[in-house]
Formats: sequence, C-alpha cells, structure tokens
Amino acid sequence: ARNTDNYDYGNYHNLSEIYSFQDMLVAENPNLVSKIVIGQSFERRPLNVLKFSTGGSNRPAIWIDTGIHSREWVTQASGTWFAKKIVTDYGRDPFLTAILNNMDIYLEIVTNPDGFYYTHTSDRFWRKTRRMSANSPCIGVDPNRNWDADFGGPGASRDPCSDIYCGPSAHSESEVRSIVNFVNSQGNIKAFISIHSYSQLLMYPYGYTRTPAKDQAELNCLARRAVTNLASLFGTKYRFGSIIQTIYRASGGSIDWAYNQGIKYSYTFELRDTGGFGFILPANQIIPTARETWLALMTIMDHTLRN
Ligand SMILES: O=C(NO)N[C@@H](Cc1ccccc1)C(=O)O
Ligand SMILES: [Zn+2]
Repeated sequence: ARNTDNYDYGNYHNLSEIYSFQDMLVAENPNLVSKIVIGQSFERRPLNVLKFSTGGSNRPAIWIDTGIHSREWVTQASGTWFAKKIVTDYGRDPFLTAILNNMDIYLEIVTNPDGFYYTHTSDRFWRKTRRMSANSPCIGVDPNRNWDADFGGPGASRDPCSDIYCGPSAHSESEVRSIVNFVNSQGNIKAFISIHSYSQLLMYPYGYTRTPAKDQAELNCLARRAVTNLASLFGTKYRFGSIIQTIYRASGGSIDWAYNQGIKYSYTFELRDTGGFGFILPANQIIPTARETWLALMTIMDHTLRN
C-alpha cells in the first residue's frame, strides 16, 4: 500500500507490511502519532510502539498490546485497524476526542515480532518468543508467563519445550522487559489492555490466585458494560470474569503484573472465534472483529478517562 487509506485492513499482512503501515501512519499524522522503539526482540527486531498524543507532557495513558502470542493473527490485524480508527475519529467522534484531549494511547501492534515472522515462514501455530534455551533443544518462552506475577507458579511450565514455558527468570524476555521498563518509566499508565485470540472472553486479574482483585466489583461491572456494547454491533457473545474463574490458572501473566503495579483497569481480551476456525480466522472476519472490539475498548477507555 502507498498510504494508510489504501492499506487492505480486510486481509492479513506480514511483518514488513505492518512495519511500513506504522511508518506511513506516522508520516501522514505527524501532529498525532509518533513511533517509539522501546527495545529489540531476541533476534534484534525493533519493538515499535505507536504513541497517540495531542500534547501535554506525560499525560495519563492507556496501554494496548496485540500479538504478544504470534499465531493470534486477528489481534495484530485488529491493532492495525485500531491505529487507523484513532486517527480517523479524532476530531470527529466526541468520545475519542475527549479521551485524546486528556490522555495518551500507546499501541504495540507486533509485540512478538520474532514469533510473528516465524508464523509466516515456518510454523503458523507458533506462540512463543524465539529465544534459544540453555541446555535444551527446544526454543521459545511464553511471553504471557514471563512477567513478575507469581512467576513460575502453577499455571506455567519450567520445561523449555512447553508452550507455556515461563523462561529462566521473570522478565528474561526482552519483548517483556521492554514493556516493563517503558511502563515503569512512563509512570502514568491508567489502563493496560492485552489482546489475544481466540474464545470471545473479556478477563481481568487474577490468573495466579482465586483471591479476588480488590477492584473486582468495578472491573466486573465495567467488563459487563464493555461486552454488552461489543455485542450491540453483530450480536457476538463474550463471557467475562477473572482469568482463573473464566478459563484456567495461569502465572506470570501480563495483566496480573500490571494490576499489581497499581494499574487498576487491566484487562485481557480473547477475540473471535470460539473454536470453529480458532487461530485461522478467515480474513473476512478481521474488520467485523476489529469494529466490535473497538466498542468494548472505547467503553474501557471512556471509563478510565472519567475515573
Ligand atoms: O493465550 C491465550 N489465548 O490466546 N490465553 C491466555 C490466557 C491468559 C490471559 C492473561 C493472563 C494469563 C493467561 C494465556 O496466556 O494462556
Ligand atoms: Zn494468547
């Protein structure tokens, strides 16, 4: 594509196409979008974060990541659509305009670039990073078990060959450590939203314990409103609740770390579908998925702005 207007949002794209989308979006919207390289992947690829800001200095902010698990292709595709939606709606949609007049949005579209490249070249179902493990022939750490939140506890594996291998230590993965360092240095993140597929779920902490989060009532109520708004578009049904109640026990998860850092509005999405296509969601569902998910994201961002 020569610009972000004729980029095909209704199709899946490879790493270089998404990187060039990011650069085009910045070039076309220099007063609203900038690109921050927060670090490098294991294979030395840049970890790009798009910053959407209308001014101020270090405003309260929203963090959104897609593609932390590389095979979940509808999430990177949705993240691309979200980026274009933000620049399109600013100044037109009053809710988004109010959000951006008071807060910044940080969006990391390809959060696991090494894994994403590998899903295009070698194994479509690759989930983890591509780090070599010492004394094991197996490769990769699960970037959603590597965070310092009950690291290595039940709901992760110490086996490098496992798809939920937690890694040698918390934040061992540069893809994870770069976000930790960025969030800690920015210091004013109010919402942390990590987007996965599939299962059609909206979840909040915790995954590593059945102890309810102290803000459980508010998080649950907001989740209900978000999934109600999501369903208003095409009737897509989401379940919601804490991670451990809704799916399974999982330790070292990103939103559990974020919540324990004091970021109250920490959520994980599991986008379409419920298993019919799974990770291989047909491209014709990308835009519908992105559009309905955006309604839920706007619900959470608007609540964050007003609280
Ligand atoms: O990966 C997926 N689905 O793609 N599910 C997440 C569920 C999750 C979410 C947040 C924290 C811990 C666990 C996983 O990493 O298992
Ligand atoms: Zn995932």
